[in-house]
Amino acid sequence: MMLLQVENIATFYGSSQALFGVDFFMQEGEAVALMGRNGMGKSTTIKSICNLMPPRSGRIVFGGKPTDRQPPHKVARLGIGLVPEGRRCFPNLTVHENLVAAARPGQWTLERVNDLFPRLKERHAQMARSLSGGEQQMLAIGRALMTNPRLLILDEATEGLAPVIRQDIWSAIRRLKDEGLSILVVDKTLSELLPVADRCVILENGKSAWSGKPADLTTELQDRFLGV
Ligand SMILES: Nc1ncnc2c1ncn2[C@@H]1O[C@H](COP(=O)(O)OP(=O)(O)OP(=O)(O)O)[C@@H](O)[C@H]1O
Repeated sequence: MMLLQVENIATFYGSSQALFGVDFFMQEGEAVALMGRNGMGKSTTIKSICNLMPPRSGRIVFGGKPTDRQPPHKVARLGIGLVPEGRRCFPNLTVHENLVAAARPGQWTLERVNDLFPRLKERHAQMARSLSGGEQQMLAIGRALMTNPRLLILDEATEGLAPVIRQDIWSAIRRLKDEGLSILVVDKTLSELLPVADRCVILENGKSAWSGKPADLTTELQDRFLGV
């Protein structure tokens, strides 16, 4: 079943155009890697999907419903759980308070989030601001899961984290995928990203440039679009 359709969107920051025609789709249960070099439009695409930066033209349809003219909190309520770049948790709330703040009924409960990230359970009474960067990232993911989303979006979830913490986060992402959650993920670590992805969508200069299975992403294509 179709979950998300991003149809030829153009998005601007004031008068400066960032997206010039981003076009891709996601089926329910798919993990899609949104890729491209720095500044190619990945974060802007994510902000457009959540209507934090509404596209000026084109269309986004989520779960069969166009998301235009809906404020971001309404889009979230349609079932999009965003873990934004820079993991914004409420610094002066405890881990527990952060997790329950946006909770909605469903299969994701405090118990399951604690099981996914035991470190959060150990620190449930601690203020979010006192957590390490990796723990804050786990909290941001846990908080998004507590909204019981149909689609989880991860924007650079492992950036700048210690290798051991990155491994914990990747194994959580793999577990979520195996459980059938739809995931849109932006990450620079191809060696971790590609095995998780069912499909890749590559952006270049604010446009969709290539889409296909990770196995078809040859080193030539990686050179051309990702500069690796
Ligand atoms: N707040 C902003 N105001 C103006 N232009 C912006 C703003 N944020 C991003 N842009 C521009 O929009 C374009 C796309 O940026 P975006 O952050 O979406 O790229 P990205 O692929 O996510 O990059 P990165 O991998 O570096 O995070 C870039 O040209 C960038 O300079």
